[in-house]
Amino acid sequence: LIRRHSQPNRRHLPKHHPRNLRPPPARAKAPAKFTHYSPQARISTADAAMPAAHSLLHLAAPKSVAPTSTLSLAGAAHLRLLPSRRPQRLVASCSSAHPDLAAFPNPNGLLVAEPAAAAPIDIDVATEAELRENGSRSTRRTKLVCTVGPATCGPSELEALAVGGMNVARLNMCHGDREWHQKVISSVRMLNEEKGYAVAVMMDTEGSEIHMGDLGGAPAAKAEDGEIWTFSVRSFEAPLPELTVHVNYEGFAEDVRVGDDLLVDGGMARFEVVEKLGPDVKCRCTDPGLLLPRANLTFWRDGSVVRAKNAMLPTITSKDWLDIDFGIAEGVDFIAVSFVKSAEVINHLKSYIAARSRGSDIAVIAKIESIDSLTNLEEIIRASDGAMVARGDLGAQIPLEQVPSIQQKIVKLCRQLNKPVIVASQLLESMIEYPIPTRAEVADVSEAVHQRADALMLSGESAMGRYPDKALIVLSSVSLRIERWWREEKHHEPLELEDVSSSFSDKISEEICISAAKMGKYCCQLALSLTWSIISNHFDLQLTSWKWMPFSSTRRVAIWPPCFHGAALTAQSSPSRTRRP
Ligand SMILES: Nc1ncnc2c1ncn2[C@@H]1O[C@H](COP(=O)(O)OP(=O)(O)OP(=O)(O)O)[C@@H](O)[C@H]1O
Ligand SMILES: CC(=O)C(=O)O
Repeated sequence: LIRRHSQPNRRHLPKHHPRNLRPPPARAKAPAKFTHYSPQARISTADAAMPAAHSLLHLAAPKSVAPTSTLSLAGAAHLRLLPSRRPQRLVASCSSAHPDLAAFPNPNGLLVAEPAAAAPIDIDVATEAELRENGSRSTRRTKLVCTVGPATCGPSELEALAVGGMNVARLNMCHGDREWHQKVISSVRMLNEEKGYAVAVMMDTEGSEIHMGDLGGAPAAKAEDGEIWTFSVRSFEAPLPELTVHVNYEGFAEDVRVGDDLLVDGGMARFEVVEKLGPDVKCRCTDPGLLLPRANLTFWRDGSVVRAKNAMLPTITSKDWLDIDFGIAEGVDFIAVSFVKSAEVINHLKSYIAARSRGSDIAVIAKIESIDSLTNLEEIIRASDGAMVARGDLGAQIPLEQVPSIQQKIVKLCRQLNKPVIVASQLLESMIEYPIPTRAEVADVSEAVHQRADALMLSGESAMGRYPDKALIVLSSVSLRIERWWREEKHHEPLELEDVSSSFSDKISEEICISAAKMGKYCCQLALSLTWSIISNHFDLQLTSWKWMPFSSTRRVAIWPPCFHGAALTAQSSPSRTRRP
């Protein structure tokens, strides 16, 4: 079920609002367009005109409509808007069994509003014709995660991202202090509460990454070919001595050897270790490049990343535990754990969250970005609520040419294990500087969508880039296009559904769904809808990879869809509903 946003006048939109980035559409000719952000409206099941009361409702209504006012839909049909417990949400019941509704081809009961009632929207839209043709398939399934940083931390910038389709705001605890993060979380919550968005918050732990210090406040430093730099575990007062950087890992000088290659940010600059002097390591620059504050450091020997004492560093450091306490107190929706090595750490964190916050539904996302996480991939993903292919650090630990196949493997495994997966890092890296992406970047985004990743993530593009809104538009439009292309390709193929269930009880549900899907494809969609409504009433399912599943209206689902591909479903988890095989 859908919450509809009123579309403010262009004049009142924030400066970066996508509608301000392009000329206004020609209103006279434009077909009615609709959008949705979250499954919040509810229709009375008592009404015979609503064949699937749990289903998606595309409702073009002003957001600030008064309770109990009447909304005219599709000519003469009416929806009466009822007061809801959550004031920003629309709760509607159909007041008349209008033939338009009964005759509407989509069994999910999609409604369309008169063109006049719907202001044109450029993002996340479906035309009336598309809705009639495709139903809920007109909407983007691939979710979008944006890292919030200095370029996007203000309320108006965050709103511009929400308008552009951001489903999850990511806070990287490597950067900024807790006060800064707290302000961002408050702004996101405010957007949700006051303006009706459904943006989730993901906190990303720093982990025990080896990285450089802050460069004494300088925004960057340039390393030139042949220069000798000192990498030291000593702390320095700002300004730093010339050609010197601080390294956060105490054991650094012990772990490296003369002759090792030292890579900054996976190769943005490269050094060769030439001498060790106590806590200082002297390195010659062999590939010149820009050093950014807190850039990641890896050292390589004989073609492999060195795993010495650094391999024993804890996944969750003492600082991370404090950040996690902060995240629990702030009620973040996801905690992404960096440099996960095994399933134990995920289980430990889940128990910790459960003990700290009874009934909490904070989801734990495992970031796959190290050799250890690849070694124990399946057990880690099974233990987690989702995974992130963190290609930035992953590409610094394994040869770059292996990253695409590893990404494909992780996405496939997540789909098999029925866990949502985010593909992250450098999707549109050039858009940090330029207003359009490279063709290769568009191809990369397309590939991730084609693999059916549940979500795509912007990092520097949204955190500190010059064009965060445009980058989001690119992700959104490429996702929509590739999803449609894929559907068209699939349309004529026989229906082949991969097994996604991991337990006997899920297998039974899956078989029912597969039968329903086949009926839905070859016979009639109504069967699918009805079958699904029966299933959803009897099983506690969470099938993320299945495109046709409608949203349900539990809180968990209100939060979960931000990270799920398509319409994820979690059946009501009320105590009265027991899980049955
Ligand atoms: N909260 C923040 N405050 C300041 N700068 C930030 C913040 N978040 C992100 N950035 C900037 O955006 C860049 C990209 O963000 P991102 O979260 O990808 O960081 P990262 O340092 O690459 O870490 P990770 O490997 O965990 O992704 C960072 O290098 C940093 O310059
Ligand atoms: C996102 C992240 O942490 C990475 O790509 O390394």
